[in-house]
Amino acid sequence: MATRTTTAASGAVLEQKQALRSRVRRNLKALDPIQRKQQDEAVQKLVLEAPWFKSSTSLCAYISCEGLREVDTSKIISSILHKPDSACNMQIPKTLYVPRVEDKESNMKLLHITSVSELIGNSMNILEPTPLDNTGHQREDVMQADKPVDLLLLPGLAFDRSGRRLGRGGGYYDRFIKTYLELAGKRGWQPPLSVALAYSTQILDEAIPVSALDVPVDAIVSPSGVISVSSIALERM
Ligand SMILES: Nc1nc2c(c(=O)[nH]1)N(C=O)[C@@H](CNc1ccc(C(=O)N[C@@H](CCC(=O)O)C(=O)O)cc1)CN2
Ligand SMILES: Nc1ncnc2c1ncn2[C@@H]1O[C@H](COP(=O)(O)OP(=O)(O)OP(=O)(O)O)[C@@H](O)[C@H]1O
Repeated sequence: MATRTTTAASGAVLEQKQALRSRVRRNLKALDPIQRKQQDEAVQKLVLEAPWFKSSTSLCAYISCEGLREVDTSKIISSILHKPDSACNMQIPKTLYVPRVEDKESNMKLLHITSVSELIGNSMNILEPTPLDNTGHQREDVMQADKPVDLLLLPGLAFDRSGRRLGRGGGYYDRFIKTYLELAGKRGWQPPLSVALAYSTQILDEAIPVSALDVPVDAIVSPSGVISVSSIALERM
């Protein structure tokens, strides 16, 4: 009986998520391109000027996809990959890992890159790192890194003000974050700060339907500012 109740509840959540995804996708498609560009600039400026971004040394970030109407990350990515030089870029050197979908079982790796030239388009038109670097070596997987990631910059379709996140339905990020948090726990590392980037229309007043497997974010950056949700966010932001 308990199992049947749970299954029915998950079915309802699934349906609610699909309906919400359709609505948000429609709203994103309807966004005026000029306003969208302004929002891209505003969100990236907030991130680039934030102390928690400036002080980060190891990050996972997504490579934004125009077709999916994701908040642009190109300026953030360029800033991370720009070689520090005493004259104009005083930033702390940062190690960057970006997503690569490995299989249809929703497994995603976050692989180390040092330049955007190491990315190629996949079947979904998302830029991803090649598995081998230009010297023929396997790229470092963040799960093998000997140093903790301090910041995750996440995509998503919709968010609420309690940090609930609706993704595109693959479960890629939920699985990755769960596994990474387990690894960090085993190694005695602080968990990374997870920050989602969103257009204003992606922040909903209503609660996002979630299941037990959905991992909430610590904070959301939208053009209106930073919404800090978790105790980790309140401590570190
Ligand atoms: N830039 C970026 N990279 C990413 C993700 C992401 O959300 N954004 N992912 C995060 O998981 C993984 C890829 N997962 C994806 C899942 C769905 C779709 C997609 O095209 N979905 C369509 C609908 C497809 C359908 O249901 O028919 C869409 O959302 O419009 C793309 C990527 C890894 N890399
Ligand atoms: N940690 C996990 N282990 C196993 N299955 C999972 C896990 N997290 C999510 N899933 C499954 O993946 C599927 C998609 O989940 P969901 O709809 O929450 O994805 P999403 O949050 O929209 O996607 P993403 O995390 O890629 O942004 C569901 O069937 C869900 O049960």
